[in-house]
Order: sequence, then C-alpha cells, then structure tokens
Amino acid sequence: MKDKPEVLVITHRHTSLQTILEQLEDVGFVEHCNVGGVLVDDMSDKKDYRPNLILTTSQVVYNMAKDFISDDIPYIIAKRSINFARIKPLLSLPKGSRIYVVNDMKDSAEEAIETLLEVGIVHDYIPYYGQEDLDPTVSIAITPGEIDMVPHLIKTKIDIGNRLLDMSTLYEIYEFFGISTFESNNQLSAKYIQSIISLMKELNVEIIQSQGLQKSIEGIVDQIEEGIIVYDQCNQIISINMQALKLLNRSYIDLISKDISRLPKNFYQAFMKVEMEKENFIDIEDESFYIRKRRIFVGAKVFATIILFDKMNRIKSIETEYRKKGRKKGFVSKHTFSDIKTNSPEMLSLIEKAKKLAVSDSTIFIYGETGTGKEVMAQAIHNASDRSDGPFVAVNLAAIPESLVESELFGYEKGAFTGASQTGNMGLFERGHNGTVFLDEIGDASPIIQNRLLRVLQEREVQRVGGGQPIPVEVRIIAATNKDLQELVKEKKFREDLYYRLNVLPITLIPLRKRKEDILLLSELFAKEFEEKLQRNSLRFSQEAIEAMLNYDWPGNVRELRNTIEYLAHVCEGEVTKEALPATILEHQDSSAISLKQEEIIYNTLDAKGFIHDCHQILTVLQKIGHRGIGRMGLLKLLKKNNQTLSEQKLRYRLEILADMDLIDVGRGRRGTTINEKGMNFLRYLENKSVIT
Ligand SMILES: Nc1ncnc2c1ncn2[C@@H]1O[C@H](COP(=O)(O)OP(=O)(O)OP(=O)(O)O)[C@@H](O)[C@H]1O
Repeated sequence: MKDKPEVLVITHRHTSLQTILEQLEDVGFVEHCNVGGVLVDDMSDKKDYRPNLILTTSQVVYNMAKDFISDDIPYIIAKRSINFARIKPLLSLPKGSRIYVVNDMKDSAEEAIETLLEVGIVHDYIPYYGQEDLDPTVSIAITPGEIDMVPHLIKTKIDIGNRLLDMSTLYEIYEFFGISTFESNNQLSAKYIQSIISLMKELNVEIIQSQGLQKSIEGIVDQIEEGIIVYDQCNQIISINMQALKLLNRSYIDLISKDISRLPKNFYQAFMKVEMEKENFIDIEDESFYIRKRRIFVGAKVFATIILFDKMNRIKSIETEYRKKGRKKGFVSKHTFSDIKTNSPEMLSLIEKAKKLAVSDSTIFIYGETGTGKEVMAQAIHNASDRSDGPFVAVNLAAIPESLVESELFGYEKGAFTGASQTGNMGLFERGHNGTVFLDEIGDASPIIQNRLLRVLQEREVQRVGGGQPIPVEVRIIAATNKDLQELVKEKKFREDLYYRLNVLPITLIPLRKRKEDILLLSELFAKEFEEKLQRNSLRFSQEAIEAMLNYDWPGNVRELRNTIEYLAHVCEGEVTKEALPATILEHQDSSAISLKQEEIIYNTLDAKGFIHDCHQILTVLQKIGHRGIGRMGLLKLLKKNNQTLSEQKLRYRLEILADMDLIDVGRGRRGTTINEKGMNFLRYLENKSVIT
C-alpha cells in the first residue's frame, strides 16, 4: 500500500491539539493522511519533523516551532471558528456587556474576540491573557477552553469550548492534497452541513437570525459562483446562497428553513425531475439552465441533497471565452521538423530523437518552459507520424472551465440540452480519432480532469454527456507542460498514476538562455519574416544590441524573442541600436551571468549568417599575408588555391561584415586589406574551437 502523506498539527495548548485532531478524524480526513500532533513546547531538535504539511493555530506558534522544522515544509495557519453548539449561553447575555475574553496568549484572546464579532455576537470585549490588573466593573468572562485561567473574582464564567477549524481551513487542507471535497467517501461537506443542522436544532432559528449567526455559514456558500441550495431529508432548505436567491428572485427569509416545494414552481419541478449526479440542461421560463444535483451521505444514509444550478448563457459566455483562449487553433497541424530552427547541438540531437519517437505510437511527454516551442514540436511529431493524415487536436487544459470539461472532452448526446445540435456534439477525443490529441498545460489540469483523463487513457473509450454507448477512440496522446510535474506529484497536486501513464517518452526542450546561438539565428529569421510582412527595410542589429540580447535571459523564450523582433521591425528603420530594445531587455541585463566573451558574440553573429567557414578561411589567408596587406582579387586567388571558391561579390560582402566587426582593416587605393589585432584574437578563438575544420 502507498504511504499516506503526513500532516503535523502544532499547537500551544493541549486542549486545542486534542480538539483539532478529533475534528480531523470526525470529518474523515484521516482516511487520506496520517495526522500527528505535537505541542510547540514539547518540540525538540532531537526529533526529525518531516511532514508534508504543517497545521498550526497561529503565526506565533509557527514562529516558535520554526527552530525545529525546516523552512521548506509548507504550512497552513488554521482559522478557527466558534463551536456553534456551545454558544447558547452567550445569546442571553445583556446587550453591550463588558466581557473578558480569556485565552492563553494575547493573540489567541484577540482572535477569539474577532470570531465572536464576526459571527454577530457583539459585546464590549476585553482580551485577558493573565494580566495582573483587573477591571473591577467586568463580571463576565468567556473562554474557549481555558476556564482555569479565568480570574476568581469574575462571577459569570462561560466556557464555549475549544474552537474548531473553520470550513475554509478544512477546504484549504483538502485542496493542498488535491482531495476532492465532493468525493463520495469524503464526508467533509456532509459533516459541515450536519453541524449547521445540529445548530439549527439546538438553537431557536429566530435568535440565530437576530444575532446574525448565519453570516459565517452563508459566507462560505456565497463564495461559490453557481446557485446552491441544500435541503435535508425532510425536504427542508438548510442552506441557500446569494447566487441562488438572485436566480430564483427570492429573498433569504422567503426560503431558508422552508420546504423545498416553496421554491418558484418551475424551478421546483425542474429540480425534482432532473437526474442525480448528471449534467442536466433544462429550459425554465424561456431561459436554459444547467442543473446538477447530488446527494450527501453520512455513512450509508442519505443526509442531504445539494442542487447546483446556473444560467446556460453564463456558462456559454465562459465557454466563448474559453474557445477564444483555448480552441482557436482548429484541428490541423501546420508545423514540421524543418520549422524548428536551431543551431544548438543539443536541440539538433533532440530533434533527431523526436523524429525517432514520432514513428512509434506511444504517448509523448514534452516538458519545456513557456514559449520554447512545445506546440511546434507536438505538431512536427504528428506530421512525421503515420497519423499525419488524421486530425491534430490541441486542448489547452488551463483554459477549460471545470463545468465544460466533460462536454468539451467527451462530447454530448443530441437533445442533452436546449440549443444542443440535433446530431449531438463530438468531444475533442472523438475528433482526434485516428490522429493526435495534444494535451497542453497538463500540469494545470484540476484533480477532476486528471481523474477523467486517466480513465480515457486506461480504457481508450469515451462516453458522451447524456448517456449512450461508450465510443472507442484511437488516438495518440502528446502531453506538454511547463510545470515540474514530478514536484506536483510529490505535493500531491498531480496524480502519480496519470504522471506515469503520460511520461512514457519524455522530451525536454531547452530554454533560449541555454542555447544562446539560437538568439541570433532566430532574430535574423524573424527579422526577415517581419520585413516581408511589414514591407520594411531590412533590420541590422548593432553589436551593442546583439550583446544586450545575448545577455538577456528571455523568460518567454522563442515567443518573447519573436514578439520583440516584431516590435523592433515596427519601430526601427534599418539599424537596431541597443537603445531601441524594449525596456525589459535593457533593465534585465543579467549582471550575474558572466557576460559573453567578445569572440563568442562575433562567432554567434557570423554563425547565424552561415559565414563561419568562409570567414575562417579569409582570416587565415590574411594572417599569412601579414601587415603587407592584399587586394580583393589577390585574396580571391589565394582562397581558390585553398579550394575555397567564393564569387567576388560574396567575398566583398564577407569582407564588409568582417570590417564592420572591426576584425580587418580595409585599405584604400593600393594599400591592401589586413587582419588587425582583434581579428587575430578571433582567429585564435576559432582555432581553439573544435567545430572548425
Ligand atoms: N525553434 C523554433 N523555430 C522557429 N520558431 C519557433 C521555434 N520554437 C518556437 N517557435 C515559435 O515560438 C512561438 C512559441 O512556440 P509554441 O507555442 O510552440 O511554444 P510553447 O512552448 O507551446 O508555449 P506555451 O508553453 O506558452 O504554450 C511560436 O510562434 C512558434 O512558432
């Protein structure tokens, strides 16, 4: 069995620790993680604390614990809420009383006051944490579990018990480990709603409302953007959020604690007839709605029902936005391996490897920083494979909203909802049949998407929304990401089993800063492209501009370089000076990197033009001639003797470049051309570089 991740709870007080551990057990969290606890005062440097997550009750406690735990362990500071079941005595206190709130530390006493105020129990609170001076006019004290600390003189002592982790903290912990809070064996939501119910039972609803207690309960459901209604097994509405009230055009008082049949008739009928756990699309009063209904179980017993609903046009506008962002590419791939321009030996050997992998049918996993050409590579692989006649379907997983995943990836049956096409709609996997599906930004897939993808990869079939037979799909998967998936797996944010299914044939693209030779090559290529597009004069990069571009890190890689050149093609006439470069490049000159040697810059410039070999020959001849110098025709002859056949025009152009770079001095009249000191240094550099033959 796989080891469960570990959570270490660190508190100051024993009772808090006990309460939190019990609560984590109650909500079923211990099924997912091993939970341990320690009092901060008991921590020792003899022990090696290495949990996956630390949960502490305050920043102060975390700071105290820091001596014994490594900085890189993530931590959550718990927000704690009052135990609703224990607050009854507070409701009968005279309004505006002066009350001590007693706790072991100033921070925790103040936090308890804040919580009391937040839930609407408003009095004149004074934090008490053991001060000597007592205010004789105060006769009431409230404490969350520290009854022994309450001064003897205080007449009325109310212990509201230890505070519980509030829902947002519980959600944060679940989210950290990528545990879906809606999984059927997960009782978090159920327990949460159960606590609301027991509160409702125990307290008179009117008192709660007058005290504003419901505020914190709704606070949570209100954060959800869809309409949400929760009703219990007696059909009583126990929670309803703002969005639902807006969609139903009703007020809170109209519906809370009322029978579910009190909802507007059309909605009530629609909610009752929709299928559980399915995407349902229904027309209500000329408007299409998306409805999803699910039961919450405690053990095997149905405990409550949640309805999530929203207008289709809001979902559609999310969809439109998504289509704009994620699906603009269509189903064809235009790039081939020859579009991947590079002079980098590592990239060239990577391309050779990719060509070999292309012919296999296995899943390919491309890792690379943003803009390094992952999609270009994926398209090239597709076009070099046996599937090149089939479709290439690109899916950007970071762009698909959760509510659309199912229908986008797997399609839907005809009539699944109003406005759906009569023939139904194919999902992206079906569209990719006999071709390639490119899953871009796979590292951004939510746990739910990850689950569904895993199922498709395992079973190689999809089922459309709205039922029907499973449809076999024959696709090759190429996945890509710029995230460290292994790290995400370690952090439990990415399913390990999915990772291994994807990471069959890995390819890692090299960032531009690690293949500086490509900066000039690609700059020249992009310059040509934009010169033609914009009908501009050809761009020439000054030596200083080149140096600055080589010294820049290009975090957006090839895409950033391309955008930069497009910008330069617009703003520069002819020469690109250093000053013309975008501010980001000038501001982020990587001063920590050893700036490139001058020879290296010259080399890169000549290499980008494909002139290295010719210039090497020219400089060698000039070196032999020495300071006497030689005219162009004489040089041409000597080069010919060395089997170097250049036309006069080509030689003239190369000499111009060498002179521009200040490697040779071109004599006027009878004085010939000579190599200068800088040229000699460069020649030595070339000779040391083994690539020159
Ligand atoms: N070697 C290359 N030669 C020419 N153009 C390239 C090369 N690599 C990338 N490009 C161009 O750079 C841009 C970014 O490439 P692409 O979209 O494939 O990157 P990506 O790694 O998929 O980016 P992201 O992670 O942001 O999705 C595109 O315009 C692409 O054509």
